[in-house]
Amino acid sequence: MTSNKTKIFIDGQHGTTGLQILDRLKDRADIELLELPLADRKDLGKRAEIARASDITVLCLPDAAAKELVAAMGDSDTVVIDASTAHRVADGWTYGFPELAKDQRQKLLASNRISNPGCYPTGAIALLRPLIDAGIVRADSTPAVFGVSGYTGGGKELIAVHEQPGVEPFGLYGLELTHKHVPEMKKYSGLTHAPLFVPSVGHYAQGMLITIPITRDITTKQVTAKDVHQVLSDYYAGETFVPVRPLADRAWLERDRFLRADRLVDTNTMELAVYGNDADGNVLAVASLDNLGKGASGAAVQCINLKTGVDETTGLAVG
Ligand SMILES: NC(=O)C1=CN([C@@H]2O[C@H](COP(=O)(O)OP(=O)(O)OC[C@H]3O[C@@H](n4cnc5c(N)ncnc54)[C@H](OP(=O)(O)O)[C@@H]3O)[C@@H](O)[C@H]2O)C=CC1
Ligand SMILES: CC(=O)N[C@@H](CCC(=O)OP(=O)(O)O)C(=O)O
Repeated sequence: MTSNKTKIFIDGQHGTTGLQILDRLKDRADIELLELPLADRKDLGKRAEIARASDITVLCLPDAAAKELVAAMGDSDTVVIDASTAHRVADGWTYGFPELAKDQRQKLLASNRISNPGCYPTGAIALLRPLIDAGIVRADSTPAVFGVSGYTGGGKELIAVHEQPGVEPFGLYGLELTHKHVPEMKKYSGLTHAPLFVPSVGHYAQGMLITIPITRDITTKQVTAKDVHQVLSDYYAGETFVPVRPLADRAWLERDRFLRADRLVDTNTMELAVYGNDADGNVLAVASLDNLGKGASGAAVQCINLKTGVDETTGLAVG
């Protein structure tokens, strides 16, 4: 008897992102997980064979390993969801961010090559795209994007570093201003010029914040925090995973002052918020998410749900 379960292969299932996807899928009655013996996990021929036999293959691999697997799969009609950076701005791939635009879900439904956003771009694009589409931020401006991530964002290698004593409590990196996330931030925000992006890592495991100043040097006209908040609220109205906090919200601040970077850990939710000082004409837009949730594994499961026709938010059968 053939099963009508969706066959899913997670290539890299023992890594940080892969394990979390596995965890989210392992008890699902509608899914059959295909696995390779541990010893074969880097055997390209066997990986390609099981990937071709699957309905959906999720790549949780370094870029080079993702590219080699995709090449080895040829024109297989298996749906590939790539969590790596390898195909995010590549032709023939659809960006796995259902909330990106009104027609994005249709595009994803029609595509069998899906490239999921990087964790920092998920926040940056979510903030910039609506403001550029609304004509508030100039498409030819250079927004400054600052991000802080927990160390799981750097996968097994960075986790091992942070498990040693003496590691820096907080560090800026990407100071060459050529971080691998810049091309996708530019493309999907609708910018004609690369944004200035500075990431950082804190000595905590999971969760991230992305902040973008919406200052007069990047806007088309004088705007208030209320204007920015309205655009974001309208854009994401009805989107379960992208709630917009009330304008200048203080309710989510720790001790009425501190926005924790780890508040959405283990969820697929990304919260957006807007603060401002109207007297000076300065506005700050903020995104809060889990780098391993909406920034990686949660986003992959959301795309799996979309492709398999179950409820995107619960993974349960619709109707
Ligand atoms: N961590 C995060 O927050 C995010 C990660 N991503 C992306 O997801 C991908 C996976 O990242 P992450 O899970 O953090 O990384 P990890 O280093 O934790 O895991 C990578 C996995 O890939 C396996 N692997 C490495 N080379 C090969 C190969 N040639 N063939 C098969 N398997 C291989 C590793 O196996 P082994 O350990 O045995 O070598 C490991 O299980 C990366 O592209 C990353 O950039 C995307 C968004 C966020
Ligand atoms: C904290 C940390 O090191 N983060 C990673 C990005 C994590 C991520 O989103 O990776 P991909 O774009 O490869 O999918 C980095 O900056 O390289």
